[in-house]
Amino acid sequence: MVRGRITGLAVSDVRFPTSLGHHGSDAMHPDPDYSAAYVVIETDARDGLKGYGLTFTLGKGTEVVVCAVNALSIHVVNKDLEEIVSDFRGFYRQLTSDGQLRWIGPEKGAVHLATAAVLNAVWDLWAKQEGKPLWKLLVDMDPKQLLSCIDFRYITDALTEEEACEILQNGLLGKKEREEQMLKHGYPAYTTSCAWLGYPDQQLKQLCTEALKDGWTRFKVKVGANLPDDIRRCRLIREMIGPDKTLMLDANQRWEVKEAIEWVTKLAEFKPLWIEEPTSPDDILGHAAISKALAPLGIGVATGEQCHNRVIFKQLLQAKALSYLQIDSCRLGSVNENLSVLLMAKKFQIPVCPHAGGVGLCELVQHLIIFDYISVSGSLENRMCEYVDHLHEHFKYPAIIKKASYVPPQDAGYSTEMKEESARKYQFPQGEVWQKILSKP
Ligand SMILES: C[C@H](O)[C@@H](O)CC(=O)C(=O)O
Ligand SMILES: [Mg+2]
Repeated sequence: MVRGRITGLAVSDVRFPTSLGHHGSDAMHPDPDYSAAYVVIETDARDGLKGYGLTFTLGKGTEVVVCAVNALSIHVVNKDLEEIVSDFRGFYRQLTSDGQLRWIGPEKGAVHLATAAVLNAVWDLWAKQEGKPLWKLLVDMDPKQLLSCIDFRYITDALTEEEACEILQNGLLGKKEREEQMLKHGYPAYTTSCAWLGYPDQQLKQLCTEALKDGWTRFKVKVGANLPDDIRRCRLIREMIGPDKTLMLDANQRWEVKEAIEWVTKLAEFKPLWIEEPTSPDDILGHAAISKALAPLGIGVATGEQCHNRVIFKQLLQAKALSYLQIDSCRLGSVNENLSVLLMAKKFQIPVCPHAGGVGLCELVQHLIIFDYISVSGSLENRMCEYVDHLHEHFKYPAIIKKASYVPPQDAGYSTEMKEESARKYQFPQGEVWQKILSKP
């Protein structure tokens, strides 16, 4: 039973100094400090439950997203939770279509990241009030209720509400068995944490050795800054993992279209499954050209972590520009917008392999992909969810990996809640961790 009027929304700037160890580094982001605009919403319900939400940032600029969250709060505070979730499509539309705020979007950039943070908090609170992990809340909803959370504006030329309904109806078949399977075996994952671009070869070797011992079979390597370095690093990893394990490459938007094709062709001998973000995330036709050129080499294109919204995903699908679709729990407008993308991916028969390289992203996106398997895609073929082994210790309900698979969360909510002490210590710039760093000459 959903209850309470939202009485407060607080947002803070939480930053982890990951750049000090080159964690998360890639060809375009050499020094990320994994950060979050972190939202807490409270209600007047007597249960004392709070909703926690976040969106992922890289350090600088988190303060801009914090501002945008504050600008959105007028649409949230004083609303009844029941009123929100009974017309979630309307509420999503209200947040994303404010007649003035939309000018600094629409549905993109800082204001859309802020929308994600706010709505993630709402979903967390809803799931907590229902006493279910978010994936289970979604799995237990009937198709009509799921559809009522989705804004179909701008995508009906690719997916109508009727088609989405049919997909969800078909997904009812075998749902119970798939849920049991998830609970028993978990959702398959791959690791990116061995091969960030700033890691020296020695560290890469050591992490890869440990990952192999832990049972990992799928590895992603950062590339794109320097071809001889890429060749050396890919050779090193491929030799360590052997011919049968899976290797993926990620260029984080470094190349021109032609350059991407030439560069990846030179890395083809290492048999990568995909090249991720070869060029600008906005260049749909560029991705299509790269996909076409690399298909004969057996290399697919993956993208999505910096796709602004469902409209870009729609066009990528329509243009046959990608072979692997990477949803992101904190860049799209929360669960609501991700639902529409999962349904479009199903219609276009493109496997979803979520992005999770950031703080909190593994915690959140595991819910979406477990739901996807149980209720939408019904398939694990060519599918896996990213895992990075950083900063989980700061979360109250951290993601759990067993045998290189995500174990479905059992605690109620969206796994978004940080430990109070972590959120305080890492608050920027006043938290004690930053005070220490910033006081150094
Ligand atoms: C800056 C982030 O760490 C980015 O490199 C993550 C990413 O591209 C991925 O996980 O994929
Ligand atoms: Mg990536």
